[in-house]
Amino acid sequence: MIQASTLTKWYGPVRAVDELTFAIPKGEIVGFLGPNGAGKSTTIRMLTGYLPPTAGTAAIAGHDVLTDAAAARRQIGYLPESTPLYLEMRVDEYLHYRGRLMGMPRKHRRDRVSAVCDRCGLAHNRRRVIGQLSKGNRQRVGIAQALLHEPPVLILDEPTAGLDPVQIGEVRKLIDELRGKHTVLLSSHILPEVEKSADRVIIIAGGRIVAEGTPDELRQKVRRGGRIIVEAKADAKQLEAALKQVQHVAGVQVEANNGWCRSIVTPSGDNDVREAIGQALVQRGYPLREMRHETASLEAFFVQITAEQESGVSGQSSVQAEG
Ligand SMILES: Nc1ncnc2c1ncn2[C@@H]1O[C@H](COP(=O)(O)OP(=O)(O)OP(=O)(O)O)[C@@H](O)[C@H]1O
Repeated sequence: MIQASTLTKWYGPVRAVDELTFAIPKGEIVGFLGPNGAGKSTTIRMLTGYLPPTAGTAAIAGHDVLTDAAAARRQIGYLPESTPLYLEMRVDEYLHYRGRLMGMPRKHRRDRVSAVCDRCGLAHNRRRVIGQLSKGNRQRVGIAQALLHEPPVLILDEPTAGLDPVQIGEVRKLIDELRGKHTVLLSSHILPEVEKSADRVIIIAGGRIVAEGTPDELRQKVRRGGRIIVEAKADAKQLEAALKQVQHVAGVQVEANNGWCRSIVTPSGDNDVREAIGQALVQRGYPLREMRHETASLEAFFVQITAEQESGVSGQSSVQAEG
């Protein structure tokens, strides 16, 4: 339903989006995540036809966003990062105005304005002036205008930015209700906000995809990494040497405390080194008090991979979750 192929955007010397390729099938809700400046808004503006790509192509429901722009746009409901609402207008006036701009006939427009007000929890506020609404309700108006022409694709740029936790929960609930009826691309720089709603997450940093998968796949990826905490009774130096000899151990830190040593072991890649550590300790006769696998949260994983990408440590494919 949404297809991007080697989509690239340069702003003068700045490469904001770098050969982005992804496909979002019909009915899927996809979280588009990345830190500030990652290239999310630029990508979204190219997908919605507001910004021409420097290279690459994008298509919505098979319509190229450049060569078949009008047809592509008809398929999309778009909530920009800052919705250009007319603050002096009443909610229903504004929605009628948007419907007129889209060429909707009056009767159909009336039905659709009522339907989106109901859908977005605005029925009791539809005669209120937009400028007097809370930020959360203004965001509902933005989503209502995006839904007005019943587009199969919804593109929401940071829909929860600037909202309080209660309002974030309400917007999330609204997005959940769109499940199955629309294909949704939802951008955010905060992982927990999209983790619950999204069927799949695409994480970008520096204009490139650095990880992609369902939230569960990404969580599994995190579980396979992590560190092993080992507490054993041994001489610190000897223990460190023994642990370093274990296959697939990339790093060891040992701290001695009252005859016991607490070690933090970092495995290389996805390797599970616990069994080999156990054997190494038994062979040397070191009493073991504790061994546990400490995993990072998905949030920490997100922070780590986006930071790595920005400092040029990680390659693009190294953190792709298996599909
Ligand atoms: N009009 C512009 N001219 C020059 N550089 C730009 C322009 N718009 C964005 N950029 C740069 O392109 C990069 C990507 O910006 P973009 O706004 O797409 O990121 P983002 O992920 O949406 O970030 P944010 O969450 O802060 O909006 C950044 O380095 C930004 O400074």
